[in-house]
Amino acid sequence: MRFLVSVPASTANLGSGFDALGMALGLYDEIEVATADGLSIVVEGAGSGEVPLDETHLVVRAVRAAGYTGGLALRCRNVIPHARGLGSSAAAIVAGVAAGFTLTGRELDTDALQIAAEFEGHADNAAASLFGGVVVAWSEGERYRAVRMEPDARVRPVVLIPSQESSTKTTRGLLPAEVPHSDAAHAAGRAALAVHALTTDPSVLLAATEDRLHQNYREPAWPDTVRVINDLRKLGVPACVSGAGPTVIAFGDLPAEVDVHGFDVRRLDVDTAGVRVRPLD
Ligand SMILES: Nc1ncnc2c1ncn2[C@@H]1O[C@H](COP(=O)(O)OP(=O)(O)O)[C@@H](O)[C@H]1O
Ligand SMILES: N[C@@H](CCOP(=O)(O)O)C(=O)O
Repeated sequence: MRFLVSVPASTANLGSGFDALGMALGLYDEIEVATADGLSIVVEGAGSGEVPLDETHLVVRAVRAAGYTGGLALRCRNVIPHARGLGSSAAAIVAGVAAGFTLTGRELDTDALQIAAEFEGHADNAAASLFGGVVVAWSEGERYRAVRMEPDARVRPVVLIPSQESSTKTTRGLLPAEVPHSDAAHAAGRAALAVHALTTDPSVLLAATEDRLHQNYREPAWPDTVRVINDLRKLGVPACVSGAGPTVIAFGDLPAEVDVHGFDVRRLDVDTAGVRVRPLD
């Protein structure tokens, strides 16, 4: 059996929708999967020479979590940069779960989200990579859930990716155990508004992407990211940190006067399909 898994990157939080709001982006890792004797892994692109090439490889761990125990040959063509806040780990996990389901003859169902989200402890990126579009993810007890919404066609994301890496685990460690009630109330309103902005009325994205819940606490890990976000926002451009950073996600056109030196600026589509599996002969 041989097939190709194509999985989109994602941006999580989108301001104050911390651990809840996500959106899939048109930047794709591709993994060629074949049944084989033993385990072989080839990695091209992001993470080549860095990620393990054995059972501890994230894609393989997700394939195993999805129930496939047999031999495997993987060729990973990684385009999503690692540790930049574009959901590379969730994409790898979703690709592995999709491969595992395919190898065991299962349709992708709600268990796929559960298995994928358990790896990270939150489902925002995983739901976006799995379903595409805009997602709201949450948990009920131990069960992860998500709803998918259609993005408004006028949502035009642009990502500014610095060369510096930042681990999600590390910057989650910078967050306080508690926040003031006023900031929590602000976050609730802005996160709700962000759903409306992304699906119905992008003209309110500037207010919708304003954040008091996590960006300032994480600023010591990526001061240049916060500087660019503030410069863009002062000029009326909606901008916030993508996921746990350090990538900036902005919307619309970028004014020439903002200094984006050191950032790789890329305009991306919103992906609306989510993970895809295609048979190879
Ligand atoms: N395609 C992949 N294959 C194997 N491991 C991966 C892959 N993508 C990400 N990872 C692992 O996840 C780490 C990045 O995860 P994380 O800090 O959550 O950042 P990101 O925002 O990119 O998801 C990488 O350093 C690597 O260990
Ligand atoms: N809600 C999470 C999102 C992490 O996204 P990533 O792409 O940086 O892994 C968080 O903010 O920690």
